[in-house]
Formats: sequence, structure tokens, C-alpha cells
Amino acid sequence: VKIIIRIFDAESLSTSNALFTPCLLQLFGNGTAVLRKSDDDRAPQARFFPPLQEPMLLPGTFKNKVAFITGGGTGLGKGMTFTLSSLGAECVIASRNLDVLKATAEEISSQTGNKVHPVQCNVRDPDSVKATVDQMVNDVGLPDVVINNAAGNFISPSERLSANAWKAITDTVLNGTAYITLDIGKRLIAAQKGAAFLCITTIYADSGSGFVMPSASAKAGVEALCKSLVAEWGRYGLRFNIIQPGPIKTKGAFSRLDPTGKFEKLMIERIPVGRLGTVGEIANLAAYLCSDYASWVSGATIKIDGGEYSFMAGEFNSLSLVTKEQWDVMEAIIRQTKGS
Ligand SMILES: CCCCC/C=C\C=C\C(=O)SCCNC(=O)CCNC(=O)[C@H](O)C(C)(C)COP(=O)(O)OP(=O)(O)OC[C@H]1O[C@@H](n2cnc3c(N)ncnc32)[C@H](O)[C@@H]1OP(=O)(O)O
Ligand SMILES: NC(=O)C1=CN([C@@H]2O[C@H](COP(=O)(O)OP(=O)(O)OC[C@H]3O[C@@H](n4cnc5c(N)ncnc54)[C@H](OP(=O)(O)O)[C@@H]3O)[C@@H](O)[C@H]2O)C=CC1
Repeated sequence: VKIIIRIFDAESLSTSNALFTPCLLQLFGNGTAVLRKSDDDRAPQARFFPPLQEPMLLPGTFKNKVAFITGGGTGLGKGMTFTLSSLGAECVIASRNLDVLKATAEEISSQTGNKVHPVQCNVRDPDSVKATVDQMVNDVGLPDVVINNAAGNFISPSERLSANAWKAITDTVLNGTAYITLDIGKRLIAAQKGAAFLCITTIYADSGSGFVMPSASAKAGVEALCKSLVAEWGRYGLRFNIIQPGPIKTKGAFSRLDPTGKFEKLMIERIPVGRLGTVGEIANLAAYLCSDYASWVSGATIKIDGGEYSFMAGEFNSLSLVTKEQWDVMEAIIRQTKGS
């Protein structure tokens, strides 16, 4: 808890709901060495942008709703499950590690008072997906909310990747999303039941990115899948939206994408808001997009990255490092220039 408290300054803690704070610290922390915060984990401007993590929607927003979240046992999936559950949803969380799912389900339901059902599922395997959805339908019925969040990723030069490495990532991210969406979508259509689908992708789904080429390819495919179904399945009462998060310090992501802990400082330097994102911030956006408050939102792709993508895209954005004296010199040179 000590480690996590250091993420928040007094300002952000004082704006948090006092009742929620202890369990938020517990739920949104991971308590592992890889998540240990360094002293320079924020830039000065971050004081203007406190991360408010408590659920922002009205209590009961998801009362009588069922939410299905892949990868709901850890990281962002766990945070979204907590938020939906605290807003009244009955959640079903699915991934490969049943022990982790059970522990998360117990932890969240004991805090929110709402049932969380753990179901083992390998999204790479369509038969496993079918068995999971069968179990959900049997236990709680068809979902009102479906969050495709499960993923696999690691950094590697592409020339070091085997065919199986490509397959491990693309099967999880793209095929897994397709199997889940097709299986649940067909059943919803047959039952004439509406639902909100959400896919968690990443900011580099737009640009591609070296060293995570399979993930970038698969996430771009997920976005094409979502956008295709916005048009095709809207008439069945199904909405599809996409969240592209920037860096959020989860064990799953940082242990595989920043294994030595050296990249974090570089990331913070290029995030205009001056800090990493938090699980609670993603969970609030996800809850909004999956709620009836967003019933006119379909086909939206929302970046939530503290401005990192815009910073990296702008040709001249590194000039923020230029000092006033250096600007004086450059301005004088520019003003002296005549003609072309
Ligand atoms: C700090 C950055 C912030 C910004 C983040 C932006 C985007 C983040 C996107 C994310 O998706 S983060 C989520 C990350 N979470 C996870 O990845 C969780 C699940 N991951 C896993 O289970 C594993 O990491 C893995 C490898 C994806 C799948 O595990 P498993 O099914 O057990 O596969 P294998 O171990 O059998 O490996 C399959 C295949 O891949 C090769 N391989 C594995 N690791 C590497 C490596 N580091 N470099 C090169 N190749 C690797 C492995 O050797 C296998 O290939 P073979 O040919 O040998 O069979
Ligand atoms: N953290 C970040 O900075 C960012 C994360 N994202 C995205 O956010 C999402 C969550 O990532 P994050 O929480 O950080 O990382 P995690 O590693 O904690 O989450 C990934 C989840 O996917 C599950 N999973 C992996 N493979 C499978 C499979 N074959 N079948 C079923 N479930 C599977 C894992 O559970 P299990 O091992 O039990 O199967 C795990 O719960 C991902 O889509 C990721 O791409 C995007 C941008 C930035």
C-alpha cells in the first residue's frame, strides 16, 4: 500500500471518495517489484492532472446488467470489473488462469456486494470460447456488456520472432476477439437482445510500432473488426467502441514491454500530462462507453494517453527542450534570412 500511496499526491487523495480509497489502492495496485515507483515517476506538470480513480457514474448504472470481461482477473480487466461491479453489474470474468480469476472474483464481490463469476477460457481456442459462453448463458444469461480485453504481447526485434511467436499474439488478440465477438454476437442476434461491445486496443494500432509488430498488426485488425460490425450489427441493437490506452503500469504489460524498467522515464518525458495513466481512469471511460449514457456512441475510437500519441506524431514537438537563450539565437538567424 505504501508503494501505491506514493502514486497519488495529497491533492488527488483528497479529491477521492474516502470510502473508496482503501479498496481502490488495493485493487488498482499490483504490489510487485516491477511496479515499484521510482522517485522521478512524474513530471512537474502532473500536479495539474490528478488521476481520479473512483467510479464516476451513478451507483446502480449497471443494475440488472451482466458484463463479460476477458482478461478480467488482472490489470485493466480487473479494474474495469471492479468499476462495473461497484456500479451494480453482475460480472463474468474469463481467462486461462482460474486461480487468479477466483481470487479476483472473491476480492471484488466482497467489496461491491455483487456477484463476480470466474470462468476458465482460452480465447485462442474457439471450443473453449463456446464452452465459456455456454456456462455464462447457463449461469447468468446473455451479457449486456462484452469487453474484449485479453491480450498477449512482448517486445522483440521482429527478426527474432518464430512463426509460433506471431501466432501466440495474433491468436490471442485478433482471433480471440473474433471468436468471442462472433460467438456472443450470434447468440445475442438470435435472442434479439441488445448489447454494448468494447475492445481495448492501443495507441499504436493506428501507427504500427517496431518491436511489437504482431501486437500492432493484431490490434489494428481488432479495430477493423469493430468498425465493420458497427455498420453491420447496429440494426440488431449492438454497439461497438474502442479504447486505445497509452502506458498504464500493470504487471502484465510492464514485465513484458519494459523488462528492465528503463523505458518508463522516456515514456513520461513524452507524455504532455507528465505521468502514466491509471487503471481507474481506463475503467471509468470503459464504464461510460458500455453504459446507457453512451447509447448514441458507436464506432468511437478514444485515445486515453495523456497526449503521448500527439507528442510523438508532431515533427517539432521535441523543441520544447530548446531554452529561451537558444530561441533568441535561432530567432535572430531566422530573421536575418532573406529570400529563398
Ligand atoms: C510499457 C509499455 C506500455 C505501453 C503498452 C502498450 C500496449 C500494450 C499491449 C499489451 O497487450 S500489454 C498486455 C501484456 N500481457 C500479456 O502478454 C499477458 C499474456 N502473455 C502471455 O501469456 C505470454 O507472454 C505470451 C508469450 C504472449 C503467451 O504465452 P504462451 O502461450 O505460454 O506462449 P509461449 O511461451 O509458448 O510462447 C509462444 C511463442 O512465442 C515465443 N516467445 C515468447 N516470448 C518471447 C520473447 N520474449 N522473444 C521472442 N519470442 C518469444 C516462444 O519462444 C514461442 O515460440 P516457439 O517458436 O519457441 O514455440
Ligand atoms: N497496460 C498498458 O499500458 C496497456 C494495455 N493495453 C491493453 O490493455 C489490455 C489489458 O492489458 P493489461 O491489463 O495491461 O495486461 P494483463 O497482462 O494484466 O492483461 C492481459 C489479460 O489477458 C489474459 N489472457 C492472455 N492470454 C489469454 C488467452 N489466451 N485466453 C484468455 N485470456 C488471456 C490474461 O489472463 P491469463 O494469463 O489468466 O489468461 C490477462 O488477464 C490488453 O488488451 C492490452 O493490450 C493497451 C495499451 C496499454
